[in-house]
Amino acid sequence: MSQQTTIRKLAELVNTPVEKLLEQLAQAGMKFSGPDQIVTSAEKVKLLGFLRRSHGKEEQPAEEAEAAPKKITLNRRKVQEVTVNAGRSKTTVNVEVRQKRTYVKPEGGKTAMTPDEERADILRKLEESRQRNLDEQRMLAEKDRLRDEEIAARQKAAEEAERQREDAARKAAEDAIKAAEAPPAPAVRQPIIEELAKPRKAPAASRAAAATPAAPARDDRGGAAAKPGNKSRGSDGDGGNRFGGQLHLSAADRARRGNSNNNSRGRPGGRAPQGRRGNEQSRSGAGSHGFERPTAPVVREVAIGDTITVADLAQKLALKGGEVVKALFKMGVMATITQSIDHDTAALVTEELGHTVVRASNNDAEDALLAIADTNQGEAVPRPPVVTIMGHVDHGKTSLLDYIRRTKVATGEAGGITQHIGAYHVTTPKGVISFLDTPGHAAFSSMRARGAQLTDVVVVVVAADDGVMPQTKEAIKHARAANAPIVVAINKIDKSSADPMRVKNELLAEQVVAEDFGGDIQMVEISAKTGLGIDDLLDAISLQAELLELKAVAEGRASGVVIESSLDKGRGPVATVLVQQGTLKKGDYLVCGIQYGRVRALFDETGSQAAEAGPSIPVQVLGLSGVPEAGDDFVVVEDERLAKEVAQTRETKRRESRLVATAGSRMEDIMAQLGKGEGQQVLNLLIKADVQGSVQALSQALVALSNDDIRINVIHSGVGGITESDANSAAASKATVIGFNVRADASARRIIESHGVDLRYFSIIYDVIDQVKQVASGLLGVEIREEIIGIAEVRDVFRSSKLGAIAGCMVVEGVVKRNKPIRVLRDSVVVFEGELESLRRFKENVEEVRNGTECGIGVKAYNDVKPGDQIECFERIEVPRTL
Ligand SMILES: Nc1nc2c(ncn2[C@@H]2O[C@H](COP(=O)(O)OP(=O)(O)OP(=O)(O)O)[C@@H](O)[C@H]2O)c(=O)[nH]1
Repeated sequence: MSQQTTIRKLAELVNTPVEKLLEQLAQAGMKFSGPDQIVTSAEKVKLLGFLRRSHGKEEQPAEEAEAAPKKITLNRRKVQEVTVNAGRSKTTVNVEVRQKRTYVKPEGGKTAMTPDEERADILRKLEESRQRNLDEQRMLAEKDRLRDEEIAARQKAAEEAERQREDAARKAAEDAIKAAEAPPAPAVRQPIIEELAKPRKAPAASRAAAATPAAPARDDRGGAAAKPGNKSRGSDGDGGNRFGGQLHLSAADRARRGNSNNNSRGRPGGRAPQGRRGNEQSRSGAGSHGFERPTAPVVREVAIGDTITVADLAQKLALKGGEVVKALFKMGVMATITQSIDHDTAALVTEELGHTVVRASNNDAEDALLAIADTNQGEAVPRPPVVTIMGHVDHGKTSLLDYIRRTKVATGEAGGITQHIGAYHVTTPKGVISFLDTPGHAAFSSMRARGAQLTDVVVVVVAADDGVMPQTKEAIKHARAANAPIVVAINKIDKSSADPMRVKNELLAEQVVAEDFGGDIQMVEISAKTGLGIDDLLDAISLQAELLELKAVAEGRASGVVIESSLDKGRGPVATVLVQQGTLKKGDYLVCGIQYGRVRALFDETGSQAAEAGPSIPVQVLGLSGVPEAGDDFVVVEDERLAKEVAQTRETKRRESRLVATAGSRMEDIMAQLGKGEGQQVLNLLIKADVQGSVQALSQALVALSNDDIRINVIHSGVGGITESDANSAAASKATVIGFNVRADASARRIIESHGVDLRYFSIIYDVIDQVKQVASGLLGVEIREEIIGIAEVRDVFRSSKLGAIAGCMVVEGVVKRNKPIRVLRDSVVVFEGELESLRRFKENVEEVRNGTECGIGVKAYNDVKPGDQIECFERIEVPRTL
């Protein structure tokens, strides 16, 4: 205080008006003429003494006053932003922190306050504190008043907006009805503009009234009618209050959600979302923070088909899987999230959870597909015929197809190398003909499975030197069943022993009457070896096709059938499809059986890329999600989403129907049915064996086992490995496949697995008979089953004078064990059964070799192992029969 200062500065310093300070100075006996006059330290001390006196304190001497403890009181006000985390969202509030701190600096020999002074000091402090409290309360009361005013104003505005919206909606509806009679366009627009504009104006007025700028605009779109008493909203300055209210609100909502079944959707009648983001909330179901959830339960209408997985149901209900599992559990249903539940259970749990159910057709996606197909209808134009060649073994089917392909298929830029793609088309002077180069049975059995027509004309090949044989008859039967006209190719007429007349006569017995016998069946004498008569055969086919007047829509989206499919290491899933309608193009989205995808590339039979393929044209398709099955249909759809949806629905249905289909077809199931008085059971068998003798012996012996309870029916039997067509037939007729010294090839295994066909391998006739007999007599016992534990492929054969033939092998499946019995398979047929002499890896004898590993195998007492053979290692296990 030793510095000199002006009265004005001093007034500023002590926070007193200049006039008042001048007055106080005058009262203290110091005369000053204006605020800019200098005040000395002594004068300041004098003024202090006066002021003390006037406040009831004794004046202290100037020196004492100068030496009095210095006291500094600091008031600090700090406004902070605090982020509050609650529920799923967070918000930021302003918090004001007030701090007051008093520093007292004692000096040297400080004189202690007298008790009176202390009391006075305390009283003064109390008075100050009371005053402060009063001020604060007044301020808070003022804030509350402002907030209440604002809430009331906003509430009024919201109600007004709501009324206007309803009016507008009503008016719009009325106008729409009017518009249906006479179309006045702007009548509908007007209310919408009003609706958008008015709610904003109303809060603006209330904003002026309520001093706190609490952003009324943010509430106008929430469109909520706030209830009085919900004072949780309001200015941001009172964050704590607001949160408290919102938490309470949210808890109440939760309780309400749990207890009641308020069906109001969209706009609840009661408390509505009042948050800052009311608008977003209503769309997304979750606002910016947890307090702003929709205050009324959202009732969803879910479409449920015959079955649905718990996970899918949860997704439809927008719930967590666990919640649905829990609800099911409460109902006494134990289900995991991946498990399928039936419609009734799903409907019950859905209603339990407060939602409604509608019955969905499982064919929704298919219906969408059909709708697309319907729109596909354009003008039908003539299309090439699709021909299948069938006939008895060795009568020359392959030779005929080869000859046609070799000589007639246009060679492309790929250097004339024709590819085997299961089908091809040839151009003759009389038009294009498409040949299905698949085993005839496959074409028919997959067709039967789908109930669709694939082949237009069947060419039955009969060797002129051999005549009508069993498979000739079968081919005729297939053609008749499919309602496909027959053209007979009497082959091998180049042979001296050829007797075409005999063939025609024998065919007469099958009611296949040649034209020259007064019938309507074209018969052409050919030689697949020399090419004689082949052109005549093609002409005959073209003529037959003309009679059929085959037509298809060439424009628009393609649809057709899969003829062959495989998984190519480099190219992924490859499907050969036959287009039946429309035109298949590169880039098309298609659904193909249970697979879907976008056509990445198309290849024709010459191996060259094709831009498109029209009706009756076979083409290879790349770009599918997986390998479809032969016989699957394909349809081009608009987008990938629909393709995926249909494919997935089909997969689910196929899986379910497979479970249903396999039930009742297995031996065990039949045994289960036996003795239950449910009539005679039928056990369908498909028998394949290595030699004709075994086929006949097995068929006769097994059929003879039929009794009153069970009828054993051999649906098909034959020599050779189990093929895709066998597997298809077995799947179609729910037959058990018996492989006697033969094995299923890879494509057959795929079908067997996917259709759940019961396949059993045997090598002893007695075992087969015994097993079927046990089934037939309803006996339970121990079943000896052979389990193949490993397969090794022979890559090379080394001969050593000491060890004999050593097969250099690669184990391609499972594990090959040295002490287990083995069989040597050639072209899926067992050629030897015995045991291993040696099993080596790098000259070391080992006990077992696993999948993917090379090894050397010496077969005991068998030196005829050849590259390409398979060595199958198996074990016999006893399985107790179970019902
Ligand atoms: N001389 C003569 N031999 C033929 C003719 N066509 C086929 N062959 C022979 O008959 C045998 C069987 O012919 P494939 O074409 O394999 O008969 P396939 O009907 O396809 O027989 P699978 O495939 O076993 O059902 C082969 O040795 C052919 O060379 C022909 O027109 N003349």
